[in-house]
Amino acid sequence: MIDHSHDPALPCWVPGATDHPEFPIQNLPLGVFSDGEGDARIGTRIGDHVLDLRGLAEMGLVPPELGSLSDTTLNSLLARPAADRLALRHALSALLSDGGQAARIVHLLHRIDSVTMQLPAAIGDYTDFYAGIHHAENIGKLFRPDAPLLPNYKHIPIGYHGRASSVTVGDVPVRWPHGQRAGPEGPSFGPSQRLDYELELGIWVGPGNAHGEPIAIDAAPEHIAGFCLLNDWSARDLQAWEYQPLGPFLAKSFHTTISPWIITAEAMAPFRIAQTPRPEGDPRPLPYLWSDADQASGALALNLEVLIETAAMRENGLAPHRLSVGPASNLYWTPAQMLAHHASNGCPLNPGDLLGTGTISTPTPDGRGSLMEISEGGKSPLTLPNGETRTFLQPGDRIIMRAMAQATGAASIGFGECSAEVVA
Ligand SMILES: O=C(O)/C=C/C(=O)CC(=O)CC(=O)O
Ligand SMILES: [Ca+2]
Ligand SMILES: [Mg+2]
Repeated sequence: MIDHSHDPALPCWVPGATDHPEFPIQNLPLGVFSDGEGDARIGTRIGDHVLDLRGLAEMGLVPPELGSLSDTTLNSLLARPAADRLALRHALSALLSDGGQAARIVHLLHRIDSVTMQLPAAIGDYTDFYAGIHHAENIGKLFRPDAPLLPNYKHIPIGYHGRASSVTVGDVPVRWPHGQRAGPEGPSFGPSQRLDYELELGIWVGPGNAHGEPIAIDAAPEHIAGFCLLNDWSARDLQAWEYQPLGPFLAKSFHTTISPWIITAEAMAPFRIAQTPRPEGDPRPLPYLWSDADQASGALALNLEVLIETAAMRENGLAPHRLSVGPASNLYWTPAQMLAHHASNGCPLNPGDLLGTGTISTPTPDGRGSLMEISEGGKSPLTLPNGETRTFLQPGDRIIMRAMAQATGAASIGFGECSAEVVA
């Protein structure tokens, strides 16, 4: 069967969807929405609308084995093989491109501004990696000037277990964390004085593995259902004091914001690129982390952007200011390497688990993925266009992350915003 779902010329009858900058018919992400009536429903985003997939399933318009479309989370759909998600994509693509279907299903479209997006899945476990090598070098210099990149970094995808309970979507305000930090007179407890964000990609786990059964690197793509944006809010003063020897703990577990849509692995197919070659002299990873196929097409052609909108900018009607821009190809490890490593000891990964890639920074100053890097540990304040300055975040600051997938010959698709405001 020829896959037309990526054809850049594919028409769509939904008003405003053709040439939509982020959600044209070639995207078809998965999410969960509520419209204030009844319980949450699974939907796809098309242009500035959400299409109710439960409604479609009830009308018998999607493959019957995808009965999980009536659930209030995507967990059971994520548990299904990638071929089932592809079948759903093809069904949606056919329905939304055939103008003859419009009258039948137009009542299942909701304007995006009339619904509230919810967490796409019940997240059982959330793990955060550290695969952005330029971030690891920049932040390592600030935390450990004598040993920025530890000797394990190029052999093992470093990660830590995060907290699934504090992951939110949408505009849930981030309440200012309190905690313990070091000081000249000894430790003290109070509001963080170095609140920061981290630009990351989220990886949504698909079927996963049984307890005790690792996932081989070449099987990893079957278990990666899709991607989102992830902001790992971080209290740097708490982190610097607490992180040794077991890694980040309360400095990051207070809140993590993600973008609401799962951009499926199938939608990302045209945007797979070769992994950036390892610099000459870097060690070749152990065989369980190495696959020629993964090196050839396991990375993502994604351009990432972070913006800030302060309370003063909002009051004066000023547009958000761009803090950084750069490609996701600055990840030292691919999503498949992270997933295969995570399961290599037999630890079960479950449908709807979330992996963070780690902060993605460019080697150049224009693409630093956190304020800790931009302000060089608080030493070089950033001046915003309205004259305000920042080293770390202030109450009322909103951080907005965006991602665009681009490739020649393909219609570009976006991830939608990962956006939230920090409040005192
Ligand atoms: O100790 C360090 O080098 C820094 C660790 C982190 O900030 C952990 C983290 O969240 C990693 C990341 O996002 O890249
Ligand atoms: Ca992080
Ligand atoms: Mg966090």
